[in-house]
Amino acid sequence: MAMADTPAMSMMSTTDAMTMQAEEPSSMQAQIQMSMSQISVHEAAPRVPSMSPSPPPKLDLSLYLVTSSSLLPPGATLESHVEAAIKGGVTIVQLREKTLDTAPFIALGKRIHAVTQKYGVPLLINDRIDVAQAVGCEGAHIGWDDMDYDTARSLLGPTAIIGLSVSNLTQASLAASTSCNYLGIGPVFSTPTKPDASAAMYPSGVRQALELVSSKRPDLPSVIIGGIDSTNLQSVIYKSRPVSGKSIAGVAVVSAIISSTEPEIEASNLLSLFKSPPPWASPPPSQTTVFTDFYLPLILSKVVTTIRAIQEHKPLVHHITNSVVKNFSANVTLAIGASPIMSENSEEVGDLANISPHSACLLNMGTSGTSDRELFKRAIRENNKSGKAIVFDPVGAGATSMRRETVKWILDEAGYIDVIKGNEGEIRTVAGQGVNMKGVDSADSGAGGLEELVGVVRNVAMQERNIIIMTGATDVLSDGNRTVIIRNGHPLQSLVTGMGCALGSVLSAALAVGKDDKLLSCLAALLAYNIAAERAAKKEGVKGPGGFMTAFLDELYEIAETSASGNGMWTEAVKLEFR
Ligand SMILES: Nc1ncnc2c1ncn2[C@@H]1O[C@H](COP(=O)(O)OP(=O)(O)OP(=O)(O)O)[C@@H](O)[C@H]1O
Ligand SMILES: Cc1ncsc1CCO
Repeated sequence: MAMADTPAMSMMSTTDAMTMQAEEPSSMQAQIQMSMSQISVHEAAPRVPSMSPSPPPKLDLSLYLVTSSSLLPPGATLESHVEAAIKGGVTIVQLREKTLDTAPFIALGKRIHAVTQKYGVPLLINDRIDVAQAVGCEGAHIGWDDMDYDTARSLLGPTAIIGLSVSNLTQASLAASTSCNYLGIGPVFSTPTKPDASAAMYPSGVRQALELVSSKRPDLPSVIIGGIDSTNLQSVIYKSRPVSGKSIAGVAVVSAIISSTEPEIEASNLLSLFKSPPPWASPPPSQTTVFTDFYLPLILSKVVTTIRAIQEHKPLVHHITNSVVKNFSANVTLAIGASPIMSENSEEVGDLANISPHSACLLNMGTSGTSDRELFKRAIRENNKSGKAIVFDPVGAGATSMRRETVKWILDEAGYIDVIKGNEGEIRTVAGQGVNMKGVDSADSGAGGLEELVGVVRNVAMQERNIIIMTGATDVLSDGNRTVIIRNGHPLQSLVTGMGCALGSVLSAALAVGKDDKLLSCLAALLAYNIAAERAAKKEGVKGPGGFMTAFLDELYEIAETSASGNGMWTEAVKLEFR
């Protein structure tokens, strides 16, 4: 739809402003289709100023620009930057100028308002209600050190847009009890543009705030702010989605647009990332995604198909793994029919993520330190961008504070992880439980019983919006909705170092060829791996871990080979329970 339909926006009438309500992108899309005479402020198409007056737009928070003149690139003016950003897709602007005196602030506000009005985009003033009144713009955004909401509302009147900052759950609760128009939740990450900001909330904190707000004021839209850019936008949105209630209505950015030398392109890119599903999101569930005993034959047939697909596509598994297990992991990868590459070279992670349509990346923190964080982050971001699965093995997570902090950093800040696999001590640490692991071996042994383990695994999967696998004598696999208990495997597995690490290689290979149902791909990998172990332990001549290790490689290879020819007899050994 041509943006020429966008109306000029002036100070709105009471009725106009009463119609302003933020909407979820999907319902807004539907509305756009309903009537060509209605206004679309959702399209990424270039904007042109409107010529004729028409009704005001709905409050669209999709891409919310917060200004900060000090961050402009040399030679740029705020007016030209804001205009370019609006052409690129910015849907609302907040003028935030902390150091300007009143008169120049009002003058700048009037100049920026002239720009925003041309495109029908609301302008809000940060903190200064007096400046908002003098400029005659559409509203203000206030924090907790500023004027209180009721006073701001009485000064600006019922038609103004007023947004409130929320940095913690107490503020979320208080803000949701006002009649404000939207919330700005953050900082999501700590950011140099606001050094005095509250502590970073991370996607998990945003999700809790959204859940609280949804329960108190389901109609109240929220934007997130703080350290959001094109490399993390989709993972933050995905991971902060509440289990029940409304997702965020928009993303607020400062430096990503203001510091850019190409604000129009940057805004357009950010808006299209906001509107598109992330490359790692699973497609809508199909019938086989229902996991019950009734579907067992269908599930097992899919398991065999997945192992067969590994043979067919020979996916690349990029390992960033520990020095103890590299050789064994490479051999396990070959035995299942995939192709391993071991590389910790940061410069090539992008190429490796894009080299083949069938690839995945395994991150194992067995012998890594904090200095490897940037490598991990780059690998996660590159694979996220190309929609390739990432398997994370938080080896020894509960053993030292360095490992605990690295796990927390990876989950909070690095990006989206498709699968986290670990033993009980490691997964309990991921769940935030204070586990003291002695080293890389699991600390607990089902002390709370199987159902308690199932609860831990399911809760972490729900929180992280991914797949969690807890290994041990019994394995638990869950995506938060579907949970599978796998009783296959052999005690000799715990006597071979890296048996858990190399399971990560097979999981990665399966995910590289089976993206449509990641839980099913993980199940295929776990079953092939543990049934191979059972068969190996029974082999003549296997007296202990040494013989077992070689026999295991042979059995894994045989399972892969027979599956490639369509023979799934090996799955008769499965010992599964569904929850
Ligand atoms: N006692 C057991 N009985 C059956 N299977 C087991 C047993 N112990 C481990 N396994 C299997 O071995 C594999 C590795 O699991 P484990 O929990 O030992 O990993 P880990 O502690 O991460 O190993 P590592 O750190 O040495 O790589 C899994 O497939 C699991 O099912
Ligand atoms: C023994 C060991 N130490 C660090 S990683 C590793 C391999 C098994 O996890």
